Amino acid sequence: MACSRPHQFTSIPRSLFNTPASMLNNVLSFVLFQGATIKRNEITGEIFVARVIHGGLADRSGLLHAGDRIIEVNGFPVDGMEPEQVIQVVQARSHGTIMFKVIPITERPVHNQTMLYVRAMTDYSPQQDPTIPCADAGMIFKKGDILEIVDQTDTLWWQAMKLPCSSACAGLIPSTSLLKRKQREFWWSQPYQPHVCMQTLSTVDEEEDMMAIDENCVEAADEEAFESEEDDFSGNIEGVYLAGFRRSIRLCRRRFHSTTQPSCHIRCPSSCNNTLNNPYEEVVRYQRHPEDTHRLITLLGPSGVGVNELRRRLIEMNPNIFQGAIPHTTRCPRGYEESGREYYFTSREIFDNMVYNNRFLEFGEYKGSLYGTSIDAVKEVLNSGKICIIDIEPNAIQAVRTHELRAYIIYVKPPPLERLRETRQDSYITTNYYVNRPFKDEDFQEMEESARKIEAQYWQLFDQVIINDELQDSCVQLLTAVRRSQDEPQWVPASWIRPTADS
Ligand SMILES: Nc1ncnc2c1ncn2[C@@H]1O[C@H](COP(=O)(O)OP(=O)(O)OP(=O)(O)O)[C@@H](O)[C@H]1O
Repeated sequence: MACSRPHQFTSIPRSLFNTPASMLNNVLSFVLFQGATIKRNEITGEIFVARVIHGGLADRSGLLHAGDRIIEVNGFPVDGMEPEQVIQVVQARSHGTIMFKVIPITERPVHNQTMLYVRAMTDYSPQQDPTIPCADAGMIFKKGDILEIVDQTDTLWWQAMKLPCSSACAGLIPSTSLLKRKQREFWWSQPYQPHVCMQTLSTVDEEEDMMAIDENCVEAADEEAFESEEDDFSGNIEGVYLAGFRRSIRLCRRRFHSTTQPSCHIRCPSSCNNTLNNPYEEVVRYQRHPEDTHRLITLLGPSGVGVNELRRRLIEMNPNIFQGAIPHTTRCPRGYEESGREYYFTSREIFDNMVYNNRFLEFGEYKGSLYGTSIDAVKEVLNSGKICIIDIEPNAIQAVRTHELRAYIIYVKPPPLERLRETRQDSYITTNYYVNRPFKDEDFQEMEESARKIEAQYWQLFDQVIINDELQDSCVQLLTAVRRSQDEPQWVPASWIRPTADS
């Protein structure tokens, strides 16, 4: 390759510029050479290298740089040509070398190459984005993917690699500001509909409907069973009381008010909390130090999928290692109950005060009493050296994703319908009006629908997904995931490691 700057005659092997035929139909003013895009100055007609793709052939050759002006290709002057015509000149030579005459840019942009890793909070497909300079240079990604941003020189189009790395070559992705703009434009172009946040969980009104159906089905719902409501599951294993499985706390959570929820009821997209609203979340690799408290294990899933069953089995496996958090309630203690064992029994005033001070991860009301899981109850377990396992409603995810609790989120997903029918033949569901009744097909369909909504909104925040098909397999997967969360490096929000004012 010849190289004599400032008027440089560069030759690069033919294979470097093997442009896909589809590019020739590209009407955009940017066209992809192998590993570089070019653009035309619409006033002067000059052709420039728009960007060199990180890790691509042009980048590795070290001969082309963003801003270089291309004078000739294979001896043909290219000034005034459309980028597509330049590509045709390149392609006209089917073998051998391709010669470029280039005027290098005088001041190359300085690459402040800082390592930046982000979690994609949205899906992106370059093929469906008419504004991308070159769709073939774009990179498709899905919610939850971890991306390494390798070039932020351009304020609109960054270059990134998807981890784990399968290609040496980066792809174009929209920058944060561009993607936010696209999301806003897309949102405003949609006909009015309640914001997705509002669609994720059944609202109290929907709950009332569900209850109405239940009432019709079972006129004589066993009220007595509900009066003795607390004995759904509780027990004493190796001297440790398994708290947090009482029916009332589980039922009240269906009518639950998350500490993070209220803003989601407004139509404006900016009303969603920060993480869900940002297209990318900066992340860092985090490995828990053996002397640090354990990460909080948080299970969630559609009602009836088996979250409590899995949680209970894990704690039963080794109650000296795993423990749930003891909930708070304003209900009066029964004769046999002790504060700090089944519940922390508190006055309404204290409970309200805790709500006011954001001390609850989630709370709700059931039969006139308040129930909630407090941050302090979780910390008490963690500070004792145990691994705290709780289950939450999806819209409490943000409340546990803090630098204080460093929650590892496990989503329990229902298997396909036919597997639900097979595996749940001898299982029982507890609804607002039933204690342990056999599953019906409607329950499975509702579970699937609820799973779809949860996944649509929160998938990107899940550290692990367990499909609860065969119970034994799920237990093993859960145990493995819990071990991994504590002992292996994980991607976590950068704000946990470099806390900011609002983290
Ligand atoms: N993999 C499975 N195979 C068969 N039965 C299961 C499986 N997982 C859970 N179950 C059973 O399904 C029923 C509902 O499970 P569980 O009470 O854990 O649901 P949940 O997700 O906690 O629901 P909710 O939040 O409404 O209480 C229980 O009878 C449980 O034993």
